[in-house]
Amino acid sequence: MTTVAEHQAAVRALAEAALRGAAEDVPLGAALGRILAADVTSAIDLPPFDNSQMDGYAVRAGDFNRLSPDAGTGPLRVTGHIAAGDPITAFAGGAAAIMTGAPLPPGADAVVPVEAVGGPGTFAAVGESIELHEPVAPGAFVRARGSDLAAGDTVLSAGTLLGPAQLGALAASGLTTVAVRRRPRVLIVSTGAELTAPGEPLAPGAIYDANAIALAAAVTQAGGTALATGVYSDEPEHLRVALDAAGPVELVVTSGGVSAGAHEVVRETLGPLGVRFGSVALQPGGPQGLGTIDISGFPTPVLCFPGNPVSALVSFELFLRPLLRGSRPTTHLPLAASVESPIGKHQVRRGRITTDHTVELVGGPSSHLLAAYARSDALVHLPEGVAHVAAGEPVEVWRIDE
Ligand SMILES: Nc1nc2c(c(=O)[nH]1)N[C@H]1C(S)=C(S)[C@@H](COP(=O)(O)OP(=O)(O)OC[C@H]3O[C@@H](n4cnc5c(N)ncnc54)[C@H](O)[C@@H]3O)O[C@H]1N2
Ligand code: MOO
Repeated sequence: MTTVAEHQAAVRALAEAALRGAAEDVPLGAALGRILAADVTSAIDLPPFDNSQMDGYAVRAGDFNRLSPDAGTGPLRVTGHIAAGDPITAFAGGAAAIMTGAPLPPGADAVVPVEAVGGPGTFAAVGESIELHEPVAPGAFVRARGSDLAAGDTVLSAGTLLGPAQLGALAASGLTTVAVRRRPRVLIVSTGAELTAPGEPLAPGAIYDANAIALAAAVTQAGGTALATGVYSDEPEHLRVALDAAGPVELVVTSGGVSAGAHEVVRETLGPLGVRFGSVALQPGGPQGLGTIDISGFPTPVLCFPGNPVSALVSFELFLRPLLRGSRPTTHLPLAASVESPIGKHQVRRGRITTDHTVELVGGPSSHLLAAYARSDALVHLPEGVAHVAAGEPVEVWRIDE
């Protein structure tokens, strides 16, 4: 029996290169959720020029500080009015009314918020005077050129997942397109003679196929392109035909047909092609297969997950998602109630994070409890070697509610 870590390493060695994918340029508006293919540097400083952080007056700090604190600045003549978007113009001395985001005139070195002089929105006209009574520090309320990012600096590194802030930072650097990794195409094949497509009448002894949609959704959420198909049969010939009909993909994931029964269609079809089947010390998700098969003339990695729906999804979380999207957010939380776990296996339980920051288990350990999984927002890890965890003891928790 292999350990979870060993199987994770084997899956990585098998599929990582195929899943990484070539780069493609996409418009920023289409890049949400994509993974950056290369480091991006900014061609410009951010901000591109010194500018005001407040609506107020641009001044020279020294004009105040030269005088005694009691005297303040004395009257400062208002010499300009600068709005955001105005061109950069030299400071003419005194005080220049300046708006948030407007360029600081070279020669001024601080901004006094308008509230310190009059009311909000009440500005003295050019030619009038204002008086300041509090000292002004050089640099006060000035956003210095390049203080967020200098030209030539890396905005984001290759491998970054592009979310709202990342896309905003790229746009602020003036980019319109970005090089992202191609979405890997993943063919999902659920197998089993008992399966029926949702929407069809359910014959006695049959069940609806939950894994095709669940695994396809998991792949999509993790940034891949899922192509799902059902081979609702235990005949190797039917699976072979389905695989032969598939177009090129970066990975095949099967569910079902891998354990010790008399009709294990995946094992019987792919075993002779060199796919290895074995047991991982994981529950649920024990029976696993992996190898390389020919799809549309290309050697293509294949992962064979067990058919129980919770086993299939847990297999995805432990073995495939890390390659597509990286690790889930991980935390350690006290367990709400004590639990037993098989000492020789890494058990993954489904749980819910409570408002008092503990984690409570949802449903039992069995791998058919998909509805309980659906009410969960966390996976709870009880590693190999652990037989009992007392209430209040911390456990590793992955958040799955993204
Ligand atoms: N004698 C043994 N029996 C079993 C063992 C074992 O070691 N010795 N392992 C058990 C474990 S653990 C698992 S997990 C399952 C794995 O079985 P398979 O991968 O061969 O999967 P199936 O037999 O095809 O299905 C298992 C279970 O899941 C249901 N299923 C399958 N596909 C779907 C689907 N797409 N949607 C919803 N439900 C699905 C299927 O009807 C079965 O109930 O083997 C145990 N047995
Ligand atoms: O290893 Mo199986 O996945 O528990 O039911």
